Amino acid sequence: MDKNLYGSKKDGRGSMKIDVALSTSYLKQEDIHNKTVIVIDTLRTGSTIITALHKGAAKIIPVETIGQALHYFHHEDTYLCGERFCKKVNGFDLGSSPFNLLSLDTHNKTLIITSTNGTKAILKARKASHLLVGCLLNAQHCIEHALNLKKDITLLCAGSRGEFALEDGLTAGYMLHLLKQFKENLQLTDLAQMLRIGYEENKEMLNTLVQTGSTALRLLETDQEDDLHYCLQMNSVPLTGIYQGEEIVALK
Ligand SMILES: O=C(O)[C@H](CS(=O)(=O)O)OP(=O)(O)O
Repeated sequence: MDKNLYGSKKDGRGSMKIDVALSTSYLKQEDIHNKTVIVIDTLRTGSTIITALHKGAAKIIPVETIGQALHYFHHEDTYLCGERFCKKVNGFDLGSSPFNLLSLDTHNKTLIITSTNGTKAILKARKASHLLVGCLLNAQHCIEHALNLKKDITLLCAGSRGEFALEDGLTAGYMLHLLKQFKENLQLTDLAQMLRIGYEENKEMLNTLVQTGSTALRLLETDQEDDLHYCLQMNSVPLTGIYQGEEIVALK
């Protein structure tokens, strides 16, 4: 790919700054203000949102609490999706399983989604200039769109219960690797460099490494292995989710 496709210092647009927040606990106001934020939640909310949009869902509305989701209970053409600590919320149509979503007719439907980490991260970053939803399924598409937006970029790893999660860090590392491939003169923070190097040094073992992380182990313990394999299908979905006016829609 031509490294100058998205502009460079030489064309007078200045160099973009790229930073990472390791989990929602580390996210500061300055990471959001006037930035494009990519919320990364590979296991599983990000992958669920991207899969739903790929299957023709009209929009996804992320909410923080189960109570807020129930507010939409009787709305037509709406599915309630949600999990707490990997388990489907009682009475909801779906948990946060992208694999189970594949057999649901989501065409033109609205999904209301609440999850342990992913929806919290999205809502915490919602004041960003642009908020994109990314995961391994759409990593390349997401990065190409983020570069087109021509703002400094924060990669926000949703993590797990406020802590860093390995699969989100490796996804961020892969996105940083792509950024460096697509554009010259980027300013990566030391942390961003570290994650990029971590990915590049281990890319042959990406799937194995993800499966050693605590989220993957929880999915295995709760017999949700199908999700794990599904979410590892790198760049299989050519779209990105963008948060606009309290809902996430497809950016193709
Ligand atoms: O159910 C999931 O996929 C995870 C649960 S856990 O807290 O990481 O165990 O939540 P998510 O909000 O999708 O990261």
